[in-house]
Amino acid sequence: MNLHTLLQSIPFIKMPEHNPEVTNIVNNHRKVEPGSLFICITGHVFDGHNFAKEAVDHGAVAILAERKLDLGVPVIVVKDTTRAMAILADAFYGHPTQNLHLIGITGTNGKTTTSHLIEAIFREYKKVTGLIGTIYMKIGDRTIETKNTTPDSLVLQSVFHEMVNEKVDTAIMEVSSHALVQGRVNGCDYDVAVFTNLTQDHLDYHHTMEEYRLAKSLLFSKLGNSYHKNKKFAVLNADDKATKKFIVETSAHVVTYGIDSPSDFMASNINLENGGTSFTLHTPEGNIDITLKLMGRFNIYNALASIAAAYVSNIPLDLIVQAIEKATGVPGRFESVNGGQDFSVIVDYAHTPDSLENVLKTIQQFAKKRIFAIVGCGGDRDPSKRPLMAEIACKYSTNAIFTSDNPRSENPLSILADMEKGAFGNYQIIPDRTEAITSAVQAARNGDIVLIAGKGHETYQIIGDQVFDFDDRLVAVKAIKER
Ligand SMILES: CC(=O)N[C@H]1[C@@H](OP(=O)(O)OP(=O)(O)OC[C@H]2O[C@@H](n3ccc(=O)[nH]c3=O)[C@H](O)[C@@H]2O)O[C@H](CO)[C@@H](O)[C@@H]1O[C@H](C)C(=O)N[C@@H](C)C(=O)N[C@H](CCC(=O)O)C(=O)O
Ligand SMILES: Nc1ncnc2c1ncn2[C@@H]1O[C@H](COP(=O)(O)OP(=O)(O)OP(=O)(O)O)[C@@H](O)[C@H]1O
Ligand SMILES: N[C@H](CCC[C@H](N)C(=O)O)C(=O)O
Ligand SMILES: [Mg+2]
Repeated sequence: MNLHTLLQSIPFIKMPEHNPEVTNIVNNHRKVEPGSLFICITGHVFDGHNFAKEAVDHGAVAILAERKLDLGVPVIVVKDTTRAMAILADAFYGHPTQNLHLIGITGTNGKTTTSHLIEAIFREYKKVTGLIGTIYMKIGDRTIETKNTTPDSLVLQSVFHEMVNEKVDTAIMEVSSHALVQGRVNGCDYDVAVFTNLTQDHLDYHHTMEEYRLAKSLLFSKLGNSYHKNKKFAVLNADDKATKKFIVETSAHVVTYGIDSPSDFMASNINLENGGTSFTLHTPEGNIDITLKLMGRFNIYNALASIAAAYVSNIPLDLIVQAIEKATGVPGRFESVNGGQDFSVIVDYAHTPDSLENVLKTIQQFAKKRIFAIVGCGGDRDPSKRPLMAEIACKYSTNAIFTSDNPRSENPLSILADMEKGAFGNYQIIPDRTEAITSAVQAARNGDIVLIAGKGHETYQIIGDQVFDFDDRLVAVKAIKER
């Protein structure tokens, strides 16, 4: 696509004299190739304008910037390059989301789990699916590595473009609050927007719970304001108090789910068993008894959200039920680790107060003996959740062990000191994560449960700016074998 055609998508722009062919768009100078349009982003850490010269040296044929630069190639100046990037990415890749049934999921906890459940339902319906989220991006069965839960607009639109080329009809994606605020999803034409829940996290970034809620609300307020063509649906959790505000903020059709509050998709007669969960599902078409392979009351919410999202997407209810009953767990979420031991070891991605409480309460329901809870908190992330998570670990376990998660640029001991402010009773501090896991595995006896929380599917640990190989599941198995 030539530069002038590409720039037509941005109103009132001053067209440069030269009109080179643009072969790709990048915002990292390391990805520049001959023919690239390089977009200078003023970021949280770096100023992309500082890499513009290097970009030209590597073959960039044009620059999009927030200030004038003299580089010998066309430099187009706009007020906000991040905003312009989403518009250009959508145009460059041919508005791919208009050719996809797009489902976005937002909320503090349960996005990855819910996205996998929705994927499982659509696959049962013989649809070709795409998935974008914390663990990976997927096109059909092919997985692609990802850095962020919701990638930037350039990566997103290029992946959607690949999805369209590979005949994907439904794309399911996690939409983080950071992505909504940073406009990473501008240009995404959602058909269904799902809300899981809103509890404390990310206050380092959003500052207050109301600001955090407003970030989440953008998924619903941007759902579109026309009833003319395709129907748009907001699928909302009736048991969460944010839902009342989201209903006001969206003009889409609203469908609710819940356990306690009257809703369109409701669960009653809940039976939480070890190894599964059963409940009666109330739907607009009548009641159905359901048995899930997933454990815990919180997974009923994830299942209800998925059922509702599939239902408004016109998938027959009997098929939805068939798929949801078959669905197994997601990597790193309540994942059992088996090294032949006579006690349970569970790896879970709980890294917020609410998720930790949920997972520990679920474990308490089945625990016959002691519960070891290995818990840490990430560095460079909301410090106010640290004492809360420690308090929850002490409250719902018999043996709390505080350790490091991803310390990042922070001193692990100061993170642990923050946690200790909420701790009480019988707890230990073992900063080295391998030692913490090994110590719990060595102390555990027949019938005990060891929960290793916080890192789930992660296969690394970030200490300083170094990334080390680290997988809770492998460390636990090794410790079990060495017992
Ligand atoms: C604080 C934050 O959200 N940062 C995100 C933001 O980065 P940024 O725009 O500030 O980038 P920057 O690193 O300052 O660089 C500025 C520009 O210089 C360019 N650059 C930089 C260095 C260089 O050598 N050359 C170069 O060209 C960069 O490519 C960029 O264009 O935009 C980037 C692209 O979208 C993100 O990858 C990055 O996420 C960072 C890595 C991050 O850790 N974010 C977390 C907080 C996050 O977003 N998490 C949510 C999930 C949260 C949840 O719900 O649990 C997520 O969606 O992942
Ligand atoms: N609906 C839910 N409500 C509360 N807690 C949940 C729910 N679903 C899952 N959890 C807990 O939260 C953890 C993370 O779940 P999941 O990965 O599905 O959430 P997420 O929203 O994708 O998280 P992230 O924002 O880090 O990507 C799980 O390991 C479990 O402990
Ligand atoms: N998406 C979350 C993941 C947290 C995972 C936890 N292991 C940590 O590093 O804090 C975040 O960026 O806050
Ligand atoms: Mg996730």
